[in-house]
Amino acid sequence: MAGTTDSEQCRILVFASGNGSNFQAIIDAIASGQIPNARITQLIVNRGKAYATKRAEANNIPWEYFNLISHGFQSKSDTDPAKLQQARDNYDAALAKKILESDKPPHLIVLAGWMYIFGEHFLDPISAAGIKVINLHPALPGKYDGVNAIGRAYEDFKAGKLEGNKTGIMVHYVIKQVDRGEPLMTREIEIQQGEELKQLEERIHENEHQLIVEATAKVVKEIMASKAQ
Ligand SMILES: Nc1nc2c(c(=O)[nH]1)N[C@@H](CN(C=O)c1ccc(C(=O)N[C@@H](CCC(=O)O)C(=O)O)cc1)CN2
Ligand SMILES: NCC(=O)N[C@@H]1O[C@H](COP(=O)([O-])[O-])[C@@H](O)[C@H]1O
Repeated sequence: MAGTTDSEQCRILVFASGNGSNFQAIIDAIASGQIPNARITQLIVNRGKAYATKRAEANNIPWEYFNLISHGFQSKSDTDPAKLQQARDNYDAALAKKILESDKPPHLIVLAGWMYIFGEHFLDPISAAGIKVINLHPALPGKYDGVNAIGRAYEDFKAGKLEGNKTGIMVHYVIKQVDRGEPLMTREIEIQQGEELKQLEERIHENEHQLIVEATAKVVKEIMASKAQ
């Protein structure tokens, strides 16, 4: 952002696996000043065809493809649980090392549609370095952990089992237990009678684009305040 030197800026590393519309929301919010004193230093994807990479290129943000199988940590034929876990541990450790050995490590990692569960070999060294990790999830705390959260909430709504016909979204700090880290921001979203899943998904994504920006701005402000002390 104009007026701040590189050392005065919060360095953000974004992880994505798909379309990257939330990544784009952060790009746009930094450009507009809605997230001040910050810059995205890099995008990391684990799917080579992720459209998020096109968004990075269009905004001159470096990106890297780093995949569990393509980069040799796991073989497609592996089935032994111990080998699979070792592969994930090695991938996690290599990814953490890559980040920590960069000449300008991030202050903040944002998981914006990152579809891979991190283990302690990633989370522990990143935490030890004082780097915060936040994640966007399309459900309320303690509801619909994991993938396809919107679809599962919608199915419960159709079955009359969704309390108050309400689901929601959250940004939370990332811990080993998936989607169980401390919530940073949440927003309830009521499913309307007669609403189709696609309509709900569109409404949820619109709300996510706002929440991920508000939550990132909040954490950036906290990081910058602590740096100033
Ligand atoms: N340790 C943590 N890692 C991650 C968290 C977290 O809270 N703790 N959040 C996720 C994001 N996420 C939900 O918000 C999520 C993403 C992916 C999965 C999952 O089951 N992944 C599978 C692969 C699925 C696939 O490739 O389609 C896996 O990793 O084996 C669950 C939750 C990001 N990481
Ligand atoms: N469990 C994690 C999860 O489901 N994340 C979800 O992936 C989508 C990414 O969209 P995007 O690629 O357009 O930003 C978002 O809906 C996000 O909440």
